[in-house]
Amino acid sequence: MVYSKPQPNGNSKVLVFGAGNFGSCLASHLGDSQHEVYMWAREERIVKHFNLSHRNPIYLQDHVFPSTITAVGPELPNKAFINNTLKPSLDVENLPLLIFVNKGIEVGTNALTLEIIADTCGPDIAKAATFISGPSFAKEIVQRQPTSVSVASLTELEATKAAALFHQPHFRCYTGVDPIGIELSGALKNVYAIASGMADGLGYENNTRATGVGDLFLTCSSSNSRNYTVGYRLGQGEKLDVIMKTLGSVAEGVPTTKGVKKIIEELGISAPIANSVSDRNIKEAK
Ligand SMILES: NC(=O)C1=CN([C@@H]2O[C@H](COP(=O)(O)OP(=O)(O)OC[C@H]3O[C@@H](n4cnc5c(N)ncnc54)[C@H](O)[C@@H]3O)[C@@H](O)[C@H]2O)C=CC1
Ligand SMILES: O=C(CO)COP(=O)(O)O
Repeated sequence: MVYSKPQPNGNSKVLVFGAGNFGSCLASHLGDSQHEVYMWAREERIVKHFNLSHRNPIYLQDHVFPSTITAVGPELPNKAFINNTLKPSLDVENLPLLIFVNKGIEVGTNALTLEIIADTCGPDIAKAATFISGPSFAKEIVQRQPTSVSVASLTELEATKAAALFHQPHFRCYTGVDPIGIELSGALKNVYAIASGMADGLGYENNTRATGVGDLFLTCSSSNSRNYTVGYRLGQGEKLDVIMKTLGSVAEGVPTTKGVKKIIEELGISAPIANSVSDRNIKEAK
């Protein structure tokens, strides 16, 4: 397997709150891009161990983190640290980015993070808050496996700034202006993940697992899918015409890529994944 080389993107100073799986994963991702990263951990032994070995003793234990990351804590960063080390911009037009990656709904109030921010910090801060949501497993991001995430804020400007900070060839950021939608989807999918695990645990198969999230999940995640199988075999280096001859069945996605290409061009929309599948298939058919 070929893993993408990170492209240096440096110069930003980033403070990551949390050194669990995802906090340390994002610190690693940003450190990979040569940003100056500080990762706050609430446990002293993580801070000490990390700064000595560049490993997290509890999470992502096999991973060696970039040397551009310094662990801080367990006390919360104070004003002096923020003013002297992070030196945030005081220019109102260029405030520091505030990015949230947690998924969930506050127990008792049912509030989403954006609503909690608006209540506690006011509407201007809420307007600047940006939300990043997967599909993105921490342990695959640190291996630089191709990943795409949604990056949403109330304004395209904030979402684009956050996307530029995180973007890498192997980490594609899709921006949007529906943070509530992104937050709700991220929170609710976890409930369906539990249902899906239960279905598997009970011994049911793909149809049952995909109930509730539908065909996209079913065909994108199972080797029982003929379209997935075509893609998998292409990824393994087989030729498209050989695959089509030996598949023993139709894979509608192959001809559909041509139609999709036309729709993308007619509507003038950005659909880079569908576009590249289409370009690859057309190239092979020549
Ligand atoms: N693990 C993953 O692949 C992904 C996780 N997420 C989201 O990121 C969030 C964090 O997930 P993980 O890092 O995976 O969880 P985790 O369980 O690995 O880490 C959570 C961290 O938060 C700390 N923590 C817990 N309670 C705290 C408190 N009251 N105050 C301060 N720190 C506290 C823990 O000590 C730990 O370091 C979740 O909302 C999750 O849904 C999102 C995308 C991917
Ligand atoms: O949200 C995630 C990936 O996008 C991680 O899911 P889990 O919290 O179920 O591991």
